[in-house]
Amino acid sequence: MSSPASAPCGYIHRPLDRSARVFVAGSRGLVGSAVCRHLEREGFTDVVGPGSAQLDLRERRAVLDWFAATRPDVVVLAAARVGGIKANATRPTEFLSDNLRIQVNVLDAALEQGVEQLLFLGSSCVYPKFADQPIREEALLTGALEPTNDAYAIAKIAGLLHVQAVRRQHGLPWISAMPTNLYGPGDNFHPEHSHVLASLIRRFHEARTAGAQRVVNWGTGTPRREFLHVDDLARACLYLLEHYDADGSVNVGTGTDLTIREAAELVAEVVGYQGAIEWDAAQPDGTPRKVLDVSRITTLGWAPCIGLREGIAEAYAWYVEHRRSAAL
Ligand SMILES: NC(=O)C1=CN([C@@H]2O[C@H](COP(=O)(O)OP(=O)(O)OC[C@H]3O[C@@H](n4cnc5c(N)ncnc54)[C@H](OP(=O)(O)O)[C@@H]3O)[C@@H](O)[C@H]2O)C=CC1
Ligand SMILES: C[C@H]1O[C@H](OP(=O)(O)OP(=O)(O)OC[C@H]2O[C@@H](n3cnc4c(=O)[nH]c(N)nc43)[C@H](O)[C@@H]2O)[C@@H](O)[C@@H](O)C1=O
Repeated sequence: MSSPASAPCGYIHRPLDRSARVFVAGSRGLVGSAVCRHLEREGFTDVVGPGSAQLDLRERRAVLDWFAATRPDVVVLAAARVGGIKANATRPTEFLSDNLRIQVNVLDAALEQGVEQLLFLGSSCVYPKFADQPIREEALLTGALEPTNDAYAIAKIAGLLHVQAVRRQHGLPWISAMPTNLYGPGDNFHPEHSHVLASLIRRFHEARTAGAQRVVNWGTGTPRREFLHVDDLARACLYLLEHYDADGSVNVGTGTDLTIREAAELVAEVVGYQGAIEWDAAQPDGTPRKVLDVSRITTLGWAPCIGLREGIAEAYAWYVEHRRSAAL
């Protein structure tokens, strides 16, 4: 990445010590596993990331004790209850309660241990349903949320404000990023709870292998979405930890979007499905559009590099290889 010509707001150059102990919360998930892969490629030698079976981040005492015993130098908070539109719309209690508890426990424990650097991952769903497009970071809290994921969004907004509160009150250089819709190896391919690209990959693969002549997707296909490969996000996470220190969150995306119908046609082409593609308008569409304004991270000197077609092909290859073992 080239360093920006004139140092933009929040720009710093603070390379991380490759021997620093980095806690990747959510290390087994889509984002966490990509962050761990990237840190390993970058030469980090002390990356720790217990899964939820070893450390349930909803359990406050266990989290405080783990931090006191492990004393990480850096934390990437990529642990959360996460799911697509139907999971969010049908389980708002868990999406609010689990995520608030995970965030409060990890952030409180990190403060108690004086963790110097922390990156909190929010989501593009924090922005108002009808925010001006592309969505700037300043649009936060300027309008009503999308009802299908308002519980999750409120939890994420609470996390963002928690990070800002620690910055103001304790002066720690913690930061927040707002990623757009993600996809890639290690995604959740559950037929009901997954995000759209993963769900389409599974649906078209199963249809092709079964010789089906039609598939039915959710909604009208008309909403627009922006998709960022998770390996690009992982690079952005380290880049922000080493080049950004300011109160404001940073959108992370491609700055381009397409309709769900266009995405479905692209997935069908990659998977090799040639039957009919139909739409069930009784299923929720969600936000009509949420493409991010990525000028802040672009000015900081970062840009994505994995194209959508190439990325979907890689995600599909991972799904085919892992679909049996991971009981996807
Ligand atoms: N996927 C997307 O499109 C987007 C994701 N994000 C954000 O990125 C982050 C990661 O999401 P993603 O990787 O997609 O999600 P995944 O569901 O793939 O991974 C979530 C991770 O969180 C861990 N986790 C969940 N609950 C607990 C718990 N109680 N205790 C400990 N660990 C827990 C899981 O651990 P285990 O596997 O061990 O159970 C898992 O590793 C989240 O903050 C999400 O909001 C933001 C924008 C878009
Ligand atoms: C990242 C962001 O992701 C979530 O928001 P979302 O972008 O609306 O979520 P989604 O990826 O599940 O759906 C995108 C669109 O796709 C259409 N769609 C068609 N067919 C399928 C389908 O088979 N599965 C899914 N999930 N959607 C489908 C669906 O009707 C909708 O129009 C937040 O909950 C929250 O998790 C969040 O932060």
